[in-house]
Amino acid sequence: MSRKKTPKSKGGSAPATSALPATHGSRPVRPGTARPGPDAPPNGPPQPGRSSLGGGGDFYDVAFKVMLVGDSGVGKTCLLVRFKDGAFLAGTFISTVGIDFRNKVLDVDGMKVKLQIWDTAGQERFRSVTHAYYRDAHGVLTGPLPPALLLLYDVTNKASFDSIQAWLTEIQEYAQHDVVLMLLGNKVDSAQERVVKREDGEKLAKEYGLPFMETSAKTGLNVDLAFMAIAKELKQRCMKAPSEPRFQLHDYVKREGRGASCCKP
Ligand SMILES: Nc1nc2c(ncn2[C@@H]2O[C@H](COP(=O)(O)OP(=O)(O)OP(=O)(O)O)[C@@H](O)[C@H]2O)c(=O)[nH]1
Ligand SMILES: [Mg+2]
Repeated sequence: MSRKKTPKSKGGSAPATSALPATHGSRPVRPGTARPGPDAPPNGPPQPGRSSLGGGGDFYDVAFKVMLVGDSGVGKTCLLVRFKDGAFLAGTFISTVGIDFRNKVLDVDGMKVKLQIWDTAGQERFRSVTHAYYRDAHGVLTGPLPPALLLLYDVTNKASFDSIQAWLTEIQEYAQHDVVLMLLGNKVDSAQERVVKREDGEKLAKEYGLPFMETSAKTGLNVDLAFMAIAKELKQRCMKAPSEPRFQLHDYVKREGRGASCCKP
């Protein structure tokens, strides 16, 4: 796996992963970082008034990890860049090598929640790297909660949908049994090329008891919502007061999610 110095993950500029593309075979690849570096927050309870070590004034109360997984090309990196920078990485597909991460602080019900989002490589040859991160095997980010998972397929690629079952088996094997997990069908802006119906995604999600949404990294449809839903669930799991009603992740994404037919994110 290649390593490179990752630019500060907080800026609004080009994504860390877009610089210095290397070449593996005929497909360009996007080098990832193998370790979180000094910007990595611990998962854990609130640390009021704490600022991120990356500098620049990103204050947060609590930090969580989220991992993006799914076949190569489903749009994991684009989803992250859309969420972090509000931009779409059009043009040449640059496949991620190894793993990379970026941070974003969200306001969740009056609390600053920092998400450290790990962008994994979908290519099979990097799978062992991903396995190690499901349980934070590197031990860099110790805390009460394992990384939450956003599992993506591409609605224009049936094979990526068919892989979901294998991904779930892998998650079962390597991740914590009560991991926060959401299924996302990405690229719904490509209506002409769609081969996986929304109902198929819903059916699969229901079968496995997963919250489900369709997204588009290109238009931004449901992207912020997916991360917000995960942040709310993690926050609740970490610090819910006994008197507080339980956050209903399934209901939240069903209620707030927007349909692909709508042209605005
Ligand atoms: N139309 C459309 N294209 C997308 C969308 N998301 C990603 N793409 C395109 O799909 C290709 C793959 O996107 P990536 O985000 O690099 O895919 P990835 O899942 O990170 O792939 P790996 O790094 O190899 O695991 C790129 O050419 C993107 O421009 C989307 O929502 N809509
Ligand atoms: Mg990628």
